[in-house]
Amino acid sequence: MTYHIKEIFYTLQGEGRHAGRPAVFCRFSRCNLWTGLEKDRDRAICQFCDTDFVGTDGDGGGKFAVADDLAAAVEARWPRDSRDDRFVVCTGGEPLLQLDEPAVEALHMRGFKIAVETNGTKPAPHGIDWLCVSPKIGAPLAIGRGDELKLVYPQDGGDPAQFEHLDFASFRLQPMDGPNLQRNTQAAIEYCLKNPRWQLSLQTHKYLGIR
Ligand SMILES: C[S@@+](CC[C@H](N)C(=O)[O-])C[C@H]1O[C@@H](n2cnc3c(N)ncnc32)[C@H](O)[C@@H]1O
Ligand SMILES: Nc1nc2[nH]cc(C(=O)O)c2c(=O)[nH]1
Ligand code: SF4
Ligand SMILES: [Mg+2]
Repeated sequence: MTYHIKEIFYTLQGEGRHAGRPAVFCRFSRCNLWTGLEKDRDRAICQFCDTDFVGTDGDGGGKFAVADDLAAAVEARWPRDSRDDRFVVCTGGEPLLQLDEPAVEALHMRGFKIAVETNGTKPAPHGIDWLCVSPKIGAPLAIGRGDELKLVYPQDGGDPAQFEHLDFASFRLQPMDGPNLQRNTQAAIEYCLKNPRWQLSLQTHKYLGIR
C-alpha cells in the first residue's frame, strides 16, 4: 500500500480536547466527500472545507511505499530523541481512506500515540489512541463510538441532538470558519450554554497564527 501524503508538519494541536498539545500532523491526500478542487466545491457533499489536501506536494509530503517509511517521516519531525509524549494527528483529506493497521503498528513502534481526525464515513483500523469524528450532514456515519464527536456548526439539517445517542466521551461544536465565522461562533456559544452536554471547540491555531 502506497500512502499519499499532502504534508507532514510539527505544530500544536489547535482543536478539541488536545488543543495546545505538541503534535506531528500527517495530512493524508484525498477525501471521499470533495475532490478538493474549487470548481467542484458547490457540488461536493462537504462544501465548507478549510483545507488543501490535493496532491503530495506540501511540506514533508510525498508517496510512501511502506508503512515504516511513513512512520520514519513522522518521527523525523519530532524534535527530541526522547520517546516521551510522542503524538501524531492523522488528518487530511480523509485519513481513513488510507490509514491501515500496518501504518498504526509502524507509528506505535516508533513510540507515537495516534490521534485521528475523520469524517466518520469509513471504519477505523484497530489501535487508534484518540478518535475524533466530525460528521458531515448528508454523508453516512460508519463510526458510532469514539473519544470526541466534533460537529462543525451550524450545518443545514445538522441539529446536534441527532448525535447525542452515539457512544462518544465528549461532544463539541466547532464554529464553521468562512464568511460567517463571527455569527457562527456566537451561535455555537449560545447552543453550548443552553445544552451543557456540548462544549465549544475553537480552531485556536487560526487565532494564534500558527499552522
Ligand atoms: C480538514 S478536516 C480533515 C479530517 C476529516 N476529513 C474530517 O472532516 O474530519 C479536519 C477538521 O476540520 C474541520 N473543518 C473543516 N472545515 C472547517 C471549517 N470551515 N470550519 C471549521 N472546521 C472545519 C473538520 O470538520 C474536521 O474536524
Ligand atoms: N494546528 C492545527 N490543529 C489542527 N487540528 C485539526 C487540524 C486539521 O486540519 O485536521 C488542524 C490543523 O490543520 N492545524
Ligand atoms: S470531509 Fe474533511 S477533508 Fe473532506 S472535504 Fe470535508 S472537511 Fe474537508
Ligand atoms: Mg485544519
